[in-house]
Amino acid sequence: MLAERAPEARVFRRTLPYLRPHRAMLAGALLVVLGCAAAVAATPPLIGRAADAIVDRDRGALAAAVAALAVVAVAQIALARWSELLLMRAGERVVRDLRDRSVERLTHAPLRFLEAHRTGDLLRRTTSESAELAQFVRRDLPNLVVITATLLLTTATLVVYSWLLTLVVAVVFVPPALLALRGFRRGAEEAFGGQAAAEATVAATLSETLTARELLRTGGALPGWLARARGENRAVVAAARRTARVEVNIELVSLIEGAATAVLLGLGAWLAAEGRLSVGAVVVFVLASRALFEGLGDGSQLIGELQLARTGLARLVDLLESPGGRPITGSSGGDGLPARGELTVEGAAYAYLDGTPVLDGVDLRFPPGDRVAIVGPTGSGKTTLGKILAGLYPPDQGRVAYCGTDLRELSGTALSRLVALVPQEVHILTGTVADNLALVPGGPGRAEIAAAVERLGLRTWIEGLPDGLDTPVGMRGERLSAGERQLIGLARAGLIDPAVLVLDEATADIDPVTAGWAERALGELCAERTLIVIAHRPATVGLLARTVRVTGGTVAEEAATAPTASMERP
Ligand SMILES: Nc1ncnc2c1ncn2[C@@H]1O[C@H](COP(=O)(O)OP(=O)(O)OP(=O)(O)O)[C@@H](O)[C@H]1O
Repeated sequence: MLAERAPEARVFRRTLPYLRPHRAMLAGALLVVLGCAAAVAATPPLIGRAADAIVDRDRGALAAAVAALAVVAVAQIALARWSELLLMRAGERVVRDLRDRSVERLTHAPLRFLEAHRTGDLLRRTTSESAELAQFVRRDLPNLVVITATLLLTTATLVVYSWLLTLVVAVVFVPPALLALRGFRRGAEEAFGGQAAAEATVAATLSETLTARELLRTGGALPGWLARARGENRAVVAAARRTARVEVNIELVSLIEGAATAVLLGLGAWLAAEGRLSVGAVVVFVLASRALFEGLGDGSQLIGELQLARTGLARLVDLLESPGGRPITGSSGGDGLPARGELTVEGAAYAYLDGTPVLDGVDLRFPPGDRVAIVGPTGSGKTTLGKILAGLYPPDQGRVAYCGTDLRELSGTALSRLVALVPQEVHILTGTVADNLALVPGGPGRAEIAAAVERLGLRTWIEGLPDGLDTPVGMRGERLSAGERQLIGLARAGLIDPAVLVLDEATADIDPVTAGWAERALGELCAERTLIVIAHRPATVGLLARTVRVTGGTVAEEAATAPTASMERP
């Protein structure tokens, strides 16, 4: 389970493996950044030389200094632009890579893992947090190089021009500036981390508001939900205020910088008057010391930005490294497995939460062509059993096997060809009926879809739709009734032609006409195939050959029921 605030220990080191594939490009870009920092550091000594040339009325030296300044300025602009381009490209590549990895992680993650997290939280980790890493590459990493290089080069410049003034800066001004920065850093960790977590909570709630809109409007839960959302929103504002308060500390550094400039100017003027320092050296000193304080100020800003990046990166790396993100499917293509065969469950146990098993010690056999109803009270674990049978939930103990092969060994495609699940809530994507029917392995064409519809006796239903197979289903299928969604699920199963079909019957009321179509399609589908129906309607139970009852996490066979003609094999 991923924590809202991911562990941040050694997060930058944990990020390095994701940057490694792009190290050549990053190293090149950072080298250019270093050149740019050197050009910046060379500016004060050149201005100082120009100042001395003016004082000495040396035109030649002035012209040389001005020409050198122009060259340095042009080089600085060119290098800055070049490094920007390189870093942008490197950042985009890193993000592309990470998005690919995140999508792969999420699509392979066990359902238990996905269900345990709020959609908004996972979305934020894969989008905003990936962008955070791009920012880190594009902005924070070069800033780190520039600031470190500037601090080193300007300190060297200061020592070379006047060790006495350097001592004053180092003893009188640097310690209070460092103290202010330390205060900022301490507050920043809490404030920036808290702000990122509060924003993630709001994003997760917004996303849930959209998915739960019907419940919120009809279920009377809206006032409570709005109060909760307002509370979370207030928490974001409070967190942002805390961040702003912490940032005020940076102003302290600016204050110290101003005082240092004034003192250095006075002291420098006195030393120059005494003839112990040239005017140029004083100019260099004032400019370099300003650069030093600016470097310290930028450094403190950077600490805040790195903190934000650290929080985001920790959440992203947490997702990429999570054990819950390990793929559930194997690699076997199922070659050699017969198209029809026996499905067995051996000692299967499953728990959503540690220590509270929903199913325990389940043993079942489904010979080829079996037709079984699974019944039991609400919440007894029927749907869970259906997902275990279809290989969607690998059992915590025991196994589910097709002709002796554990479903975990099969690749996703091989598994879905052998065992298909039509869930209670058939998942529909925005698009047309045909688009949704094509969402099966192999991506069937129009002719195959039409043939399957015909075979399952669904042609009349399709022809009754405004545009037949091209009828738009609305956002996530909102224009379809619960029964029609199950018809789409059944038609998808017909296109897959699986050995075992697990149908989790819709609990919502289905009108008699749609129920008739569903029953007919099911009758066609169960030919030679194993059919396991999680039956919510007594009428369905009567149509199947045997009944398995789920109670208290265990299963038991019930007395045989005589199947009616409509579900008999043709
Ligand atoms: N994603 C989940 N996370 C935690 N617990 C879950 C989850 N899904 C189901 N459960 C719990 O597992 C138990 C079995 O649920 P399941 O949906 O399998 O029952 P069911 O027999 O199919 O119920 P129904 O007849 O209402 O569809 C229930 O107590 C339910 O609360």
